[in-house]
Amino acid sequence: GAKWTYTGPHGEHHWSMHYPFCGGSFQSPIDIQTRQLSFDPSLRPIELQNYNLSANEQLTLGNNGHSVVLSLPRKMYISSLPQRYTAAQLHLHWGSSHLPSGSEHTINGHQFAAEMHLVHFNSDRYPNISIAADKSDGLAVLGVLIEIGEYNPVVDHFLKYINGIKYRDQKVQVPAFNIRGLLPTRLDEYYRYDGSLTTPPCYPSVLWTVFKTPVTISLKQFRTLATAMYSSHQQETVPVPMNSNFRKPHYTDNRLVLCSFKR
Ligand SMILES: NS(=O)(=O)c1c(F)c(F)c(S(=O)(=O)CCO)c(N[C@H]2CCc3ccccc32)c1F
Ligand SMILES: [Zn+2]
Repeated sequence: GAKWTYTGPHGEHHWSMHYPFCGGSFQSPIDIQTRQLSFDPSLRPIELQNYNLSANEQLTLGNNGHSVVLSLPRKMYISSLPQRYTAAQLHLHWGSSHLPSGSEHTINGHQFAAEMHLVHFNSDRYPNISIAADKSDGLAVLGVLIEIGEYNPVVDHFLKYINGIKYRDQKVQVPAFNIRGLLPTRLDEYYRYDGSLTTPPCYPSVLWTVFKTPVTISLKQFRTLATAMYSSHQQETVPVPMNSNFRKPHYTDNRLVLCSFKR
């Protein structure tokens, strides 16, 4: 599809020119206003199957020009939703090294340092993520807010290889690890709403789950994430640093934002 960026003439205000859904409804991310949440007692704890991968397996870590992407094996899935949502990939959104605020979802207007997304597709109904991507019940994304604090040894399982994927379309194989360790302890406390992909083509096909509790990475880890990669290919004369790869929050309009917890 047409090239898109986060700034400049191909930035988010122009996405809808080539990707009409980006100008449509049910867009993500949103600002989660905690005073307007609706507690929904039917929202069960998120249950994950086969997230504890062994180091004998290998995953592909890549730079797709928009983010760092870790491929996930199809044996991983969410089992607590009405249909099985099978894992496809995880990626991150972040700020810049001098501006450590780059999450996509914000809470009461507060933007976190970064955000991790674990993308899953409805494998009960669709054969793969590309077919599922534009279906209203096609995708489920788990969002993890990230703030600067304690060093995160689990994030380093892929972050330590980031210098092998500095440029667009570079990929490396990395030993697998327990992906559950990337998530917060409490999988029973989360926000839930119907939204979209936060990048073109912005399909309104995502059941969003954003966990209430952020995880931490150290400032050193954040700076590595925010300074290691380029959106441009290695052979391009003008290198384009990859940072601030987050979309701004969109209006919730009359969408309900649910929460699985009372206080
Ligand atoms: N923030 S987000 O979770 O909405 C989200 C992204 F932010 C993002 F960058 C990507 S991408 O594939 O890396 C690049 C453009 O789709 C995807 N990719 C997903 C969506 C559709 C699709 C199809 C095949 C493989 C991956 C994806 C994504 F779901
Ligand atoms: Zn994302």
